[in-house]
Amino acid sequence: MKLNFGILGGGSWGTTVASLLAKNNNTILWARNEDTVNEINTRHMNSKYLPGGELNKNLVASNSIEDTVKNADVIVVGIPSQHFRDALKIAKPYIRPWVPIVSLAKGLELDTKKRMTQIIEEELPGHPAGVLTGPNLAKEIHAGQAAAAVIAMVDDTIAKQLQGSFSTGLFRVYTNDDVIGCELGGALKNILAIASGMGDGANAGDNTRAALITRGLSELTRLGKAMGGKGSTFSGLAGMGDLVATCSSSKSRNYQVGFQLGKGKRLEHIIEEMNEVAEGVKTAKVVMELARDYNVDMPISYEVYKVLYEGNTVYDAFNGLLKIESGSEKEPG
Ligand SMILES: NC(=O)C1=CN([C@@H]2O[C@H](COP(=O)(O)OP(=O)(O)OC[C@H]3O[C@@H](n4cnc5c(N)ncnc54)[C@H](O)[C@@H]3O)[C@@H](O)[C@H]2O)C=CC1
Ligand SMILES: O=C(CO)COP(=O)(O)O
Repeated sequence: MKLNFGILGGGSWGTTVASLLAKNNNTILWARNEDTVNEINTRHMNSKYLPGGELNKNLVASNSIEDTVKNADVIVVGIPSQHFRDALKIAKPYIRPWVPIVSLAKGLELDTKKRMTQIIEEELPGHPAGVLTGPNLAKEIHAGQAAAAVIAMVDDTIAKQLQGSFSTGLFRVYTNDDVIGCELGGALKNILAIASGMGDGANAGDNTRAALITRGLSELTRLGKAMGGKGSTFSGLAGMGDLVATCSSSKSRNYQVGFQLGKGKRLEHIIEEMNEVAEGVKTAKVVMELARDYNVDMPISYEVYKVLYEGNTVYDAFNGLLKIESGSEKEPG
């Protein structure tokens, strides 16, 4: 069934998802930048975030958040986590009752430590809240390469309907009812992608990367389960799938932050030169607090945190990890 979609956020992922949706649905994309809106409407491109390659010609962009959401059957939010709540507050007066709200963001709110669907529930109570996540590097999907994703909603009927709307031949969407686990998988893997990038930047080698990914999955799963996610989710697309993609791809912004740190560049300079968001930088702060709150050991994330915020070098992080006693793989840690 053809639905009306309103997408908030004209960055690389919001635009990519909007273009996918426009294939089978009436789709409006809200972007703040007027040049971006004009370029999408006239040249079917968003060259600031997705240089090269055309967007679906049916995609309409708008500067008006009211026009974007007022007739929408589904709202999709592709705004970075630290601004997600603000965007919902602006859109709220124009959103129809009971419309499902789907988050694309992979982070946690700094001040509250909350997931995006918790923010949706607070700002728009009564609206079904879900997340689209998985190993989905925007630039590959924009280039027409195949990928798989997960739509997680508590209500399976809505999840199945949205599965049909988001799916195209090359974008394969699975359903999941574990919203907490799916959201946490996407947020936590970004810190591990920074770790993996650091290792590669410092020429640590392929074995080190494999160890970081595997032990990273273990710590991500530990915290995710403590917070209410299901173990099986973390070995699926939203957990292991996304972890592998971002820890091994130079297209990942989080990996890139780590890679540049591994080359000895300072964090401020890396962020200054980046045109896009790397959620893991802020999520690392939140996750350190959550690890304390839930009494969960997260040694790799802690080493990343110390490089980002306590002046440690990548070599300090490497040595820090080597000093930790290796336990048994049978243990939950
Ligand atoms: N790019 C990717 O490959 C993927 C990104 N994601 C997630 O999607 C979310 C969005 O990321 P991207 O689109 O990649 O980021 P981006 O950095 O490419 O673009 C962010 C967009 O949000 C807009 N924005 C920022 N603050 C805003 C505000 N207060 N009000 C309105 N608009 C605002 C910016 O103008 C920009 O258009 C992030 O949480 C990211 O982790 C998830 C899957 C894949
Ligand atoms: O989440 C992503 C791919 O699934 C995108 O990762 P980055 O935000 O690190 O680019």
